[in-house]
Amino acid sequence: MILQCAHPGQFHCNEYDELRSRWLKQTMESFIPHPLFNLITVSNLDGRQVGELKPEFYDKILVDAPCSNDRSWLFSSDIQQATLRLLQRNELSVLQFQLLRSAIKALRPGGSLVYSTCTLSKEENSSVINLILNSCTNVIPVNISEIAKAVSQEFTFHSGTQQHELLVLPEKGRAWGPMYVAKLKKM
Ligand SMILES: C[S@@+](CC[C@H](N)C(=O)[O-])C[C@H]1O[C@@H](n2cnc3c(N)ncnc32)[C@H](O)[C@@H]1O
Repeated sequence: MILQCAHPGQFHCNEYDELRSRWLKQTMESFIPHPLFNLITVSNLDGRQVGELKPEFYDKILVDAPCSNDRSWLFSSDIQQATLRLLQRNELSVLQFQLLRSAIKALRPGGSLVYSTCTLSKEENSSVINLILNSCTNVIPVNISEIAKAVSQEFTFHSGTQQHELLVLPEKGRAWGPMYVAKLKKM
């Protein structure tokens, strides 16, 4: 989860897993010039608590959600791993919904939220976003279809998505996809 706040300028990255959180901090330190580093905080909270801890605090939030990560097994023949991933889908969509609810709570009115996954699963992508749009009256979809036009040479997009979402399809031999992105705004 990346949370950004304009006033006071602050960039907050959250990763629940302690080891991954440490890696994240090291990566940030190696890429970001030292004088800017004091604007950045890295935490390892359960993202579902962020809304309660920092209500209406951030201007922009990216929820790069835990998901069934299709790429790891899509091009492999590991049937066991694929079966396990499929079984996890129900549980993951509940967690994804809870992370999004928390992120919406942490957003200032007028703030924007991007949700991303690396799965093709409709249950973890559009269905989670539709559930949010149907249950949070203070959230509206943002049209991002122009982005797809601008990068149509580089990526292959699924044609069946709505204007507030994009789904990059994976291609053998290429390093990207699947990647799902949806953008919402808090009123
Ligand atoms: C798709 S990965 C994000 C990877 C990250 N953008 C990066 O480049 O390292 C999803 C991450 O969510 C973390 N996660 C799982 N459950 C979480 C929770 N309840 N709160 C916060 N993060 C969680 C996982 O440990 C995993 O690293």
